[in-house]
Amino acid sequence: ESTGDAIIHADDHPGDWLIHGRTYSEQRYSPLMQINAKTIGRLHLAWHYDLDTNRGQEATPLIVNGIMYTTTAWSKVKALDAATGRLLWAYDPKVDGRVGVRGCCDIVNRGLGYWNGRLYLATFDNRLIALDSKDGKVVWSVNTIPTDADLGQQQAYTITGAPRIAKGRVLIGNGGAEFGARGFISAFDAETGRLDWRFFTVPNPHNRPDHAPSDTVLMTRAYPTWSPTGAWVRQGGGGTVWDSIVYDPVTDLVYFGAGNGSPWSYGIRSNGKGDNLFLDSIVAVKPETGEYVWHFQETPEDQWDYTSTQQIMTLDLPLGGQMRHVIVHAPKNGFFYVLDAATGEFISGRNFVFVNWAKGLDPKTGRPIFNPAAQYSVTGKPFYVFPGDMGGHGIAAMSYSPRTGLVYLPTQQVPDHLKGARKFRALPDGWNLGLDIQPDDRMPSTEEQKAAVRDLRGTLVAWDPVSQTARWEVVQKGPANGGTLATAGDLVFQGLTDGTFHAYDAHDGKDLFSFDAQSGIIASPVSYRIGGRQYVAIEVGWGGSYGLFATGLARQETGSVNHSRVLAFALDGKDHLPAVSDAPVPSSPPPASFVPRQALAGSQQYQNYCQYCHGANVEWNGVLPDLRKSPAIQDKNSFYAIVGKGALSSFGMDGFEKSMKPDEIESIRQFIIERAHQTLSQP
Ligand SMILES: O=C(O)c1cc(C(=O)O)c2c(n1)C(=O)C(=O)c1cc(C(=O)O)[nH]c1-2
Ligand SMILES: [Ca+2]
Repeated sequence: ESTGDAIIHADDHPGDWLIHGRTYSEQRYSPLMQINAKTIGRLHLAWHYDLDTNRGQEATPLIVNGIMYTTTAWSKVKALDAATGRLLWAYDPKVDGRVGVRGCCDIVNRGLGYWNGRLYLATFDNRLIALDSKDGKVVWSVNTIPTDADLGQQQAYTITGAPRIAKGRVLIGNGGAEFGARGFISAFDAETGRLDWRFFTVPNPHNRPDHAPSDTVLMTRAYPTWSPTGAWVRQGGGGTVWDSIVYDPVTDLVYFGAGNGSPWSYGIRSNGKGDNLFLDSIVAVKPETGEYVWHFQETPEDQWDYTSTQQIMTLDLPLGGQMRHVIVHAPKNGFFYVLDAATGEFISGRNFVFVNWAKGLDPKTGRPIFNPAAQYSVTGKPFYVFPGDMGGHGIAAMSYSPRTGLVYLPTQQVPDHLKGARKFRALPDGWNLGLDIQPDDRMPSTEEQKAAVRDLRGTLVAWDPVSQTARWEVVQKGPANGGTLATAGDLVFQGLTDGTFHAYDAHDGKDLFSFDAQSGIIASPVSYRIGGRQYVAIEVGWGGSYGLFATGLARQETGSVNHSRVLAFALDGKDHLPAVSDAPVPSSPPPASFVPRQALAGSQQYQNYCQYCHGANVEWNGVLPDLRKSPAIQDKNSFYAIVGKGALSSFGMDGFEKSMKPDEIESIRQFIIERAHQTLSQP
């Protein structure tokens, strides 16, 4: 049986997990039921495997014939005996550490594709690699970024997503819209690695053909929705396809989610004009050719990083007295959408978290009814927006149980203070959002920041997609929790940022099982069976966008240090984790003094170049080294060797000499010393 048929008939192979969302529908429902509410008392750790990268771990493992194939941070592959956790082989694509600084949200990888004996890996440095699943030997490798296409001047492409494979084609997109990128999705022949087609999500800046199947629709329908003189022409416009791609065997269409605008500021990107297609849209194309079929734009005029890249799921739902084949989607913008899968027709939409950027959706078209005050990049006035850029729902997978008819949705509330910049100057190596970034070396305990921390929230919601209401909700300690798995044992499994792994009753959310995983979890679990025994497995490892950025007050709510592992649970499991001590490493005190004026200037450089990996306000994020305690801040030249010249580039820290002058780099050192003085003596 070919892999494509096996995926379509996944319920005939309940022991396997052959594709990212288990089936092409991406419902993440396992028909296994040995682990259930009655047996859960016997659920224990069966094995653990220590990973060699203590960074954010986001992969969904695949299980094929008793072997677990998974990826880790830095796009590394591990093949494990899925019954014991024994390593069978490993593959390291040796991603150049210098590209670490080109990702917005950690050097994560969400997993592999499997097809007829081969594995498909997309790497952080944009390669698509076919591996022999027997031994991890490379079969072919291609660069997914076209060298001859018109992609804008600010290109910072990376890949974090898992390839999906349908009809012999490997589908993959990429990230980069926070820096500057023009989005697209490519289809490669699984056998040979030859490009089949490429669909761009944003018009060509000169409205010229790209010789791609997207040409006609972009030139006739999308281009008129952009201002021809906006900054998008140089910045690529965004619309990156950095996560969800789904093939639907029922409609024979490929759906993919396009991301946010680049730069974020709609005022700067498109002079505040037009809907900016296909930003924040689901687009449907033909699998063989990439020919456009339909699109549905969830967030026109995007200026909030409201990507529509979140998991696309297909379902059959009883609606208005008939069964309809639909897409359900919970993108960052906070609305739960039900769309007709064949046509993209809007069926219903309802907010699943508190939102204030829109007053609701037009009941006929699904178009948002904007709150004019939320259009900060047009009004020139700051706005405190819900959801923030993390979204009401982010990277964490949702799941659906046909037994309960509920979608198990990890939601969050992480509001954003947004203020548009008046002038825009693109930084070659920095974030390019078009936001107003002022020097600011205040303590992180300003009232504004405290209020934002009070507003942090994370919940697991059981959402009824027919009535568009929450059936039950579990309030968790904070945002950025992991994805969910629903099982026929009527359990919902989920790992949390507080480092615990849970099984909830699918009917009422009762917490039936909790395990101390020793590190925050942001990945999504899977279930499989070997020799009559059901396992539930999860990758553990704190990181990702919230994991790196959230520090200080926000981190106290959640977060933990990173001990990266794969964990597998089964009834009567006999393994246990070694005790860990997170006692702080003794460190030398920071230099005795700093120059306040320089430190203030450095705060701005820090916001431009450093905060999204090293954390807000230089407080420790638990993943990367604590800069306040770094020996490198003792000495100007040592600091310059790292931050200017890239002495630590093999760890993912490139040098910024091209982007910053020596005195700007020194100002960052002064700022870090100031922050060390302000914060390290605190409890
Ligand atoms: O616009 C983009 O190109 C892009 C890419 C990625 C990515 O590739 O991980 C993320 C985002 N945006 C993003 O907005 C976001 O919130 C996010 C979270 C994460 C993560 O892995 O934790 N990645 C990304
Ligand atoms: Ca983004």
